[in-house]
Amino acid sequence: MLAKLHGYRVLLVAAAALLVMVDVLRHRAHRWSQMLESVVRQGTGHLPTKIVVSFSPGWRVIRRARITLHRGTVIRPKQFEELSRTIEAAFPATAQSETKVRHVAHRDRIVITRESITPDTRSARQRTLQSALDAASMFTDPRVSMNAGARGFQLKVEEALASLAGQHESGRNWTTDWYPDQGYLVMRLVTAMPSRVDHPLALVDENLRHLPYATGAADRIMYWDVSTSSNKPHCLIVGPTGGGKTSVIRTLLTEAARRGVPFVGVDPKMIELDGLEGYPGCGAIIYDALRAAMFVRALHTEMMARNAYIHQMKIEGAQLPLMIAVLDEFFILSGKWQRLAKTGDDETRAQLKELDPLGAWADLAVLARSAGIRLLLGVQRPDASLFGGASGNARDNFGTRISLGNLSQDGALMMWGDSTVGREVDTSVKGRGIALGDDGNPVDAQMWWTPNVDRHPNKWNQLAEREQAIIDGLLPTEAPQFTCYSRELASFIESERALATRARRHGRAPEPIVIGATATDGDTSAESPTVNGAPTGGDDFSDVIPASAVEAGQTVLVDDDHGELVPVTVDSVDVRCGATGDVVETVLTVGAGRVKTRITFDATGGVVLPEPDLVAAST
Ligand SMILES: Nc1ncnc2c1ncn2[C@@H]1O[C@H](COP(=O)(O)OP(=O)(O)OP(=O)(O)O)[C@@H](O)[C@H]1O
Repeated sequence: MLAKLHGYRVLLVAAAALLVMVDVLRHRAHRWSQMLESVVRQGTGHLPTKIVVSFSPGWRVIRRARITLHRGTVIRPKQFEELSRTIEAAFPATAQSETKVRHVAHRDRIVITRESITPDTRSARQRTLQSALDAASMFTDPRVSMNAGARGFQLKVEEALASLAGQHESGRNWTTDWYPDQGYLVMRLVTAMPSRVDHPLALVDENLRHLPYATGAADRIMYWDVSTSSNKPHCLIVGPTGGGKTSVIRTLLTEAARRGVPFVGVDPKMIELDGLEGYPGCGAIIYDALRAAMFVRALHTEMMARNAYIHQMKIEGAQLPLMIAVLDEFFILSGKWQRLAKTGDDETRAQLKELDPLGAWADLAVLARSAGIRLLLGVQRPDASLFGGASGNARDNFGTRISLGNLSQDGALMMWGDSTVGREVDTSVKGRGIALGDDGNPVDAQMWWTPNVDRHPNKWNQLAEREQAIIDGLLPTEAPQFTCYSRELASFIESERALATRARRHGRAPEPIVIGATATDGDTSAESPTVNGAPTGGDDFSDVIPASAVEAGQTVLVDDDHGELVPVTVDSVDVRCGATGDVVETVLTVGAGRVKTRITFDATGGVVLPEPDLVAAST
């Protein structure tokens, strides 16, 4: 018998060892369940009804245990927190695993599990963002807080997130897209906005109805859609002097020319668009205010003729060739019209009354689109009274909007419907501004640089070779044709061209007069363009602002008894508003000492501002 058992000795030893082992583990499980019982009792004041430490319990740490409590046992959060902390401390975490304690209240159970730790592969940046978001109470319900967010709030959040995320190694910038409906936002890296973009020679947009003019972040190209289907057919550019407005206009017009779209320009300052005279596709550039009024009226007639043509021929407006009419420095122009209507000779006044350029312009802004006429309006600042007043709801029709430099709060609201957009543009970067994306949202953009295309040696020789190459490269191989549907516009353009040719032949600029050396130096007769820098007969003013925007102490130009503009200091401003808050009338009190004059302006009345050097001289 013994010999038989001896034969199985290896097996028996193994079985004995196994039994010992099982017993040790059972002992361990028993000890742990005792330990858990006392911990639960001490921590919660309740005695568990049953504790099951699952087999095998683990060698040094528990694998799984279930503690059943009496029905309806209540454990307060604080008690549970302490309890789980004690259990977790008894079975400390290793690099691979950790102990988790859960209270399954509806089943009166506490469940302990040992879980392997999934390695945290998130970057330091992700962890920083996560912990910032965890700490931020505003995102506890993203849908509510994101929807509540006005653009200003969103910008603040974007700024904070971008600064938490820090500079990215690639040199690209963070941008944030909001999806309030889904309750999340996406942070993306985009190519930083360039600080200068030379007008590219290649057609960056093959669509002949898209006139590109700027590059936004992520190499996004901004364009003015001049197609008839576009709901943003007319373009408004706002920019202070020196802000780069003229360059944007040159970009758009050279792009128009290379796409076969001709244009006519009005430039009351005589220095902005003059270089485009004679450029392929340029019908004319008009400088004189009265001629500009004739042009706007002729354009109105052209619009009517085009509409009649569309009607008779039973064609679509899109089938007519496009043309662009540019009115740069619109407020200066309308200021000149207002002055002429007041101080011009009888014939001029009668002519202006009949031409009614502001009325014609208001009609054009609303109706020109379907006739294939596109308007490009340049102003130094957006202004409600001029846009909403005599020229109708012009602004709403200028769906494509561009702003350069910084806007005032009111200006931002008028341009972008948001008082925070366009307020912090980096003005140290030339050509930096806000442009409208094709999705209708305003974005930061770098306007392309298009040098003056003037071939006159005085201009041309000042350009760098690179700039000359841009102009050469942009020149269309074929000049766009100018098609007029009205005799009025055709003959106006012909006469304007004839005038320009004559002016070029005879020269129109008087020689400058140097003042300040000796009294006999130079001629100071009535033809002098300036006297001590002050404008005389020529309307050399720098800007026109609505009378309601004038501030006390400001120097403005007013007509004296002889129809000449003289600088005066405004003493007080009295703006009267109607029930809707619109300006009805403005009274300016001007003059020094006891002799004061009150000048009344109607809702759209503009005040002429002197050139900056004159302001300095008069203060
Ligand atoms: N997009 C641009 N990129 C680089 N430089 C620019 C850009 N736009 C303008 N500049 C620089 O700023 C100067 C002024 O530009 P520009 O003449 O177009 O201003 P403006 O707004 O038309 O001023 P004003 O209304 O008085 O004519 C230019 O001579 C040029 O050096």
